[in-house]
Amino acid sequence: MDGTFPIGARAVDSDVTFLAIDPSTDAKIEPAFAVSSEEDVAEACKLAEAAFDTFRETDPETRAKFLETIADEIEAIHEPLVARAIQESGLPRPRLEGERGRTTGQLRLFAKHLRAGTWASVIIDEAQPDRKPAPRADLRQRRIAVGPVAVFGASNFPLAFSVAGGDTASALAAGCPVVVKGHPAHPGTSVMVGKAIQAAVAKCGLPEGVFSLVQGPANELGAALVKDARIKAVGFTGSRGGGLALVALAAARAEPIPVYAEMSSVNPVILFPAALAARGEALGKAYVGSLTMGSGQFCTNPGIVVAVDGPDLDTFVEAAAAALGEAAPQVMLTPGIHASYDKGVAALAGHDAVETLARGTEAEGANRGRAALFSTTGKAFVADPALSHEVFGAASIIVRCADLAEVRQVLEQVEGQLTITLQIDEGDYADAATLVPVLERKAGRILANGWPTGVEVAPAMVHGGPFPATSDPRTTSVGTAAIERFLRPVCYQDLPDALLPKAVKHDNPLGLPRTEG
Ligand SMILES: NC(=O)C1=CN([C@@H]2O[C@H](COP(=O)(O)OP(=O)(O)OC[C@H]3O[C@@H](n4cnc5c(N)ncnc54)[C@H](O)[C@@H]3O)[C@@H](O)[C@H]2O)C=CC1
Ligand SMILES: O=C(O)CCC(=O)C(=O)O
Repeated sequence: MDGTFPIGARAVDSDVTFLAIDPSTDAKIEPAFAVSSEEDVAEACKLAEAAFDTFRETDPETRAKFLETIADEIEAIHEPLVARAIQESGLPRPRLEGERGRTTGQLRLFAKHLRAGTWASVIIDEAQPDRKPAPRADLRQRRIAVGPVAVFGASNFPLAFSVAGGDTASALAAGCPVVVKGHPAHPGTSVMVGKAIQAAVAKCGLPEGVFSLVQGPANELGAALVKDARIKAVGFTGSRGGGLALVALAAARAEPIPVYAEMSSVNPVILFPAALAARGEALGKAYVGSLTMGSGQFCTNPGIVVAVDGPDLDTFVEAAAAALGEAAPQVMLTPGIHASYDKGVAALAGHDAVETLARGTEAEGANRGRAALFSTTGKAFVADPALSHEVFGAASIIVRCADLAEVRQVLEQVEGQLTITLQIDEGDYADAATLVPVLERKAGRILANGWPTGVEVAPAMVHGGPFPATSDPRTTSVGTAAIERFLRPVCYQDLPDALLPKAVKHDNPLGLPRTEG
């Protein structure tokens, strides 16, 4: 691997470089990677703009084959890619093997979606020349790509939410050229995937500006990308502060643009009485499994458990505390993420109204995250909004409520969420039904008798939700519906067939499904 990064068809080098850090040892890892300059950002955006009109009008089949070629190119480097991602993220091999599969599976799912054609949302309202009192014009609607998209790779999914992750796959599927700002924690992984996409662009004979990658440790680089007038939308997964900074930058542009930022979520789990009575112990163990997976570094991590207090909740708490007490510390993604986790845990541990129930085992070594389990009362939780803020990592708080009304108060208190989980048995359905309207207001996904971590990549998935889970609750960043973020409708009124794009021509040459008005 060399230290260059792909801008269009070129491999760009620089005298200014940075190194990745192996979080398991804090050691720097070779090779040094070129730091992108603001000129590189401008060049990537210029090429993206130049590619836009050609790329967005490629047939769906061409883009489907392109996405499949990217998947093939990534599969071809599977072993070195996974090895590098392990070094740069500290995540274990099975997790990264799975994530590689999810990444290529996602690209292929978008290829299938492109071929199905529903994404173009073609609506034809035929002319009604004889309509009284006035004739109706011929109206034809389709959706086109919004323009070049900036994508910010996430630290916690170096493959599936990074350079060729969901945001890139959905933007390319829509016909938008993409400029990725790689996450500085995994530059080698980013460059390998970036070059795989670059190779796919060349193999498919597409304009070079369809894809570029810029990277470096400074936030200013990402800011320059968002401020570039040629960028028309932004996809981001990361911290609340980072997401909000990008939203502010995008809103302050001469031409404001949408930012689809997935930020922070504590994913409440509600334990209902019948479920608790039937399987409190098993639930306690399963909860700790979901909480500690990947050192808790999931935005879907169950950070809050809410239940009515009583002996059945005690059973759950005892089982959870015992399981968590045996949880081995795991390497966290970066020294910064580890430090911020320790700070968040210390703040909870030092809170007057919070009891520390258990900590995971201690271990030697850099950046090890020690799991933490806390409890508080419904009253204390409602009194202090800070208790409902995300601590990114394997920390969670159990909220003991006096009754169902207090459970409702707690849920009303929490901010917008990616997920809310119900542990319910049949005897709980009546109580749960009264809460459903609250849950719908609060979350993008409501699930029963499962755990929120591990998002299925599927057409019906919603990985989104009200602020601060995301900056725009109308969409999803996972699943085929994610393409909608990067499309906009255009209506063609009375245009002669010769001028109409293929998607809405009278004889429907692309065979796209149509709604007739
Ligand atoms: N909820 C979630 O899904 C996730 C939350 N996090 C949270 O984020 C914290 C830091 O982790 P990171 O992954 O590094 O997230 P981050 O938000 O600090 O950085 C993500 C990306 O955004 C860029 N960025 C951040 N602030 C910016 C600004 N003001 N202007 C321009 N670009 C900016 C960074 O350079 C990086 O490329 C974690 O401790 C955790 O609290 C991290 C990953 C996922
Ligand atoms: O749980 C998952 O599979 C996805 C989580 C996620 O989107 C994130 O942590 O950023």
